[in-house]
Amino acid sequence: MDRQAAAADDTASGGAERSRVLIVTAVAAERDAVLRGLNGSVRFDVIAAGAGTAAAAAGTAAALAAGSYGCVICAGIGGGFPGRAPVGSLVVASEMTDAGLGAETPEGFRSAAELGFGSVTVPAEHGTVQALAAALAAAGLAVSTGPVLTVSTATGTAGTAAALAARHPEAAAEAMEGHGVAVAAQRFQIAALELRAISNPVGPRDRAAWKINEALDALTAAAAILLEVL
Ligand SMILES: O=C(O)c1cccc(C(=O)CC[C@H]2O[C@@H](n3cnc4c(=O)[nH]cnc43)[C@H](O)[C@@H]2O)c1
Repeated sequence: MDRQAAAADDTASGGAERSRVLIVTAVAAERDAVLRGLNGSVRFDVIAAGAGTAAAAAGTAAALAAGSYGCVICAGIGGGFPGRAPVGSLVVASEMTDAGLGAETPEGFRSAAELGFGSVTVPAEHGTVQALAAALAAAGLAVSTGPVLTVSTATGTAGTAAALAARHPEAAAEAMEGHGVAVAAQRFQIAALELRAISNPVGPRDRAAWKINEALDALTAAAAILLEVL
């Protein structure tokens, strides 16, 4: 079934055969980019819950309490780690990790997990991550998989970028909501994914150089593929 047919099928059937999907973005521009790609499919609900992990978790939990969903996706733009996720490409998270939850010690940062007061990572279901990444690649989109870090402060210096990369050598991207969405989904025993379209490199801040429109276009293209995979 091609993409338009898949959307039409969902629209006509009310999505009765397959479970509903909740997509959570931070801001309205991201929500609208996703909606453009979904082409009117009624099987997907897309909300802009606000920036940051608290808003994302609260918005996700409220939506999951009000509706019935089989899967939750945190989607939006993000920063890509150089050499792993170039600007304009997509990242499907293998895990959603809170990179800031922990404590500074004389020996350096220690995560909450290392300190024994909680997990900082929610893994994504491996088969779904691989299937989505393969479908995105088959559609001609540049895509990588790897941990996506949830941060409260967007990285703005080479030093912070290097420190994060040293602590998370596999990390592909950073953003501000994924771990919050994933923790809320976990509470409801629902699978979570994170999909990021890269607008900027993780590194010295140069906001004027962020390719937001390119990233939003990539997000739209990726949303069209979600129709086929989920
Ligand atoms: O100004 C705009 O037109 C505009 C359009 C869409 C999105 C934005 C945002 O600023 C979204 C904020 C959202 O983006 C994520 N993000 C993007 N890059 C990074 C980064 O390098 N480090 C951390 N987060 C990043 C993040 O999830 C924010 O919530 C603006």
